[in-house]
Amino acid sequence: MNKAIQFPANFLWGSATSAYQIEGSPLADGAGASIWQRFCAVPGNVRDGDHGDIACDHYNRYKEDVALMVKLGLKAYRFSVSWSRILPQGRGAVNQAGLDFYSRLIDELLANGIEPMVTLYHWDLPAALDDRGGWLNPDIADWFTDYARVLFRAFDGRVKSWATLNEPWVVTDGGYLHGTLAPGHRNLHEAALASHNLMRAHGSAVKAYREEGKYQIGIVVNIEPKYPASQSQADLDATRRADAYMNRQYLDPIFLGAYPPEMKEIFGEAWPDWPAADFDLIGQKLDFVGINYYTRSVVRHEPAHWPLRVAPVRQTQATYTETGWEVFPQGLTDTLVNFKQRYGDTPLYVMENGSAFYDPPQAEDGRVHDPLRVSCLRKNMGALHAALELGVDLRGYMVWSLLDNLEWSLGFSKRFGIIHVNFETQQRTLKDSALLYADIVASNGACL
Ligand SMILES: OC[C@@H]1[C@@H](O)[C@H](O)[C@@H](O)c2[nH]c(CCc3ccccc3)c[n+]21
Repeated sequence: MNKAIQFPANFLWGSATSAYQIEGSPLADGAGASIWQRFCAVPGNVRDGDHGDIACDHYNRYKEDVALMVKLGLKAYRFSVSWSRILPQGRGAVNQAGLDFYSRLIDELLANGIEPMVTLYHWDLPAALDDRGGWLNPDIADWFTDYARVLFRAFDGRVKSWATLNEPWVVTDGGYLHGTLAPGHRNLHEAALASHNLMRAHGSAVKAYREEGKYQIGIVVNIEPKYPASQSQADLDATRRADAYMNRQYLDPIFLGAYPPEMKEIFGEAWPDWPAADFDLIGQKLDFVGINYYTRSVVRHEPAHWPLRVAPVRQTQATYTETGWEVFPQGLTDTLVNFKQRYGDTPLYVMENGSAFYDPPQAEDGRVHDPLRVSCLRKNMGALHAALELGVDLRGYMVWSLLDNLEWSLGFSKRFGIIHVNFETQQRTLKDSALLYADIVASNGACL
């Protein structure tokens, strides 16, 4: 019998979503368009022509969704604010109706004892700013900071946990290098510039928070630990490049004052010597770091794969999710311990962790049975606890996601929710994974 798992007394159990993936009503009440509306409107960009015009209709159903969080006993809810609801042109005039929506949501959460955790940017850049170059325009650090100040002044105090960016790696790799995500660019030079401007914007907003805010601010990064397919020097070098590109690229400049040396190796002349002053800005002290963990990758050297020269090696004995990610809970423990070893004891939250599996529609008993997601959740709880036992200062866990939602360019084809959404009727149904998560929260892990 395994020793009963106990998490720290005030461990923060919650769930996570993002604006464009769940809200719908993207242009309601004066909101401006985002790059994701534009991207979805271009045939071929999103599977089945799916888009966020309705999604989970959370903009209208947020009270029902908060009631579901209460039903599950959640202590926190991580969500993002749509920049173009607040500033329809991305800068300048504030849209009070946009602020009012998030004010209502925040008050509904607080009235139900749920801590709001706000992400300022989760990929839905105002289209009007993209028209001015978006993340390629160095002015975006100021645009982002002005937007952040509007939110800090409106909500700080009711909101006590802020994250500047969600996953700058994905914004850069998907939006500017491979073109798989909005704004759909494929340019190595642009990828380097966008990535650096994202980090400048992050630092500038944190600096502003120190003038405006009284609580906590951090960043959320996706970490995918890399393991060499063999001990050959070529594979070891490939692993180092992959880890630098996807993981260390974003945390090194914050905590160590410089990008990994591998960036030049990967980007070549597309990676300039950035101005030293930028690192003073990027290196603002953080109150926490959010880690999004889904999977690991085992990598080998592959000269043909530009620009990283790395290829993933499928693990024959492993379970893979519908998004092609290996179920590897040990990678969650390794990720959290590796952070502590490399960057020290900044408090951590797992801000996203979850899995997409095919969920059969409602069974005769009216339930949605998702045994594979239940199994993943259990294993990941064990991985969290192992990291705590190894001394990681882990403060909380947000399951991705509260609801089935728009999985970006994969449309509605991939379901990550612990709550099933029927997108025809908008009916919500708790999956077995939601019932398990409710037990985990209620028992603080003792039920595992
Ligand atoms: O794919 C599931 C979720 C998305 O729905 C979230 O919006 C996003 O924050 C998020 N990040 C990751 C891991 C990073 C990643 C994203 C997309 C593709 C490959 C890796 C997984 N997820």
